[in-house]
Amino acid sequence: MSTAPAIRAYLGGSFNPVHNSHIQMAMHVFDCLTPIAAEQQRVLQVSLLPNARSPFKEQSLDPAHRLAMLTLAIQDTPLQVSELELWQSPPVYTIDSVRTLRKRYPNDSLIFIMGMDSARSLEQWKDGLQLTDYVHLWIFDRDNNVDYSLENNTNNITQHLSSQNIAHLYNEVPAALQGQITHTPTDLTQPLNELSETSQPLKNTAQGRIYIDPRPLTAVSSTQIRQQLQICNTTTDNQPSSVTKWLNPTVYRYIITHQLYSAV
Ligand SMILES: Nc1ncnc2c1ncn2[C@@H]1O[C@H](COP(=O)(O)OP(=O)(O)OP(=O)(O)O)[C@@H](O)[C@H]1O
Ligand SMILES: O=C(O)c1ccc[n+]([C@@H]2O[C@H](COP(=O)([O-])O)[C@@H](O)[C@H]2O)c1
Repeated sequence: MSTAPAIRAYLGGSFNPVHNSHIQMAMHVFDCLTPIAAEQQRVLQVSLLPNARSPFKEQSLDPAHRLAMLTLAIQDTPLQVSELELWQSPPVYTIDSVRTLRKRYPNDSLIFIMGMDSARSLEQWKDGLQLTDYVHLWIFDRDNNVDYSLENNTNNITQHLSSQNIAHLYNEVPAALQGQITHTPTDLTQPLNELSETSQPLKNTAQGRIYIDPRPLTAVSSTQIRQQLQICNTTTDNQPSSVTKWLNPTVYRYIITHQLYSAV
């Protein structure tokens, strides 16, 4: 068994419901880190981390339903689901979770994954600027989302990715964190294993690094899916709605079977 520090990445979210962009983000991180983990003989774990309820949201769907949909969405993938936050009394704060994870895995490389809309709001999170005392951040652009259902999109996406200037994205991260931005995700796999000796025993002496990933993802949000499902319910048109292109088919079937989101 490998004794080298593991690499553990977590995509935090409400997953209400989990959609294709969530899986794309987690899978992209997994695919990027796989060769590094293999070369260094390190365990790699990429998990979806559903919150009991986001501090920014007033309500959420029953955690049991969200967990069931996540379990369906990750079948046939190497991804995992962490229930660390799911059964706590809401709101659950990310800073508390990353402290717990750092305590649990003092020597491992820990990465928290988020979209740029979340990153922009970090100053409003509880101790949001302190997250990088415990974890690295992997941030995906959200304004660059594309419609993956369009024909010939592969070439367009590749061209788009190579031609765009991503420097403007750096300014979207809170100013206090911009000095921690790195251009390579490999930096996020450096174990931060020099623990502080005195005042903050969980805290690493090194600051986490921040990687901004310009990769376009599917243009979708859970809000959009909930809205579309509600429209389907309130119209006589009972055709399978456009949401099917954003959801794993088993998740869509689960939503229909359990009549979720009909009264959102
Ligand atoms: N299409 C997307 N592109 C980039 N990041 C995304 C995308 N969808 C979700 N994320 C990110 O994934 C994380 C978890 O998202 P969350 O579960 O809140 O989904 P959401 O689609 O933003 O939901 P809602 O519309 O209910 O707010 C957040 O950090 C969010 O920024
Ligand atoms: O800790 C906070 O103060 C905080 C405030 C807003 C959001 N978050 C986390 O950010 C992730 C995405 O949240 P949301 O609101 O998009 O569902 C999820 O893991 C939340 O727990 C965390």
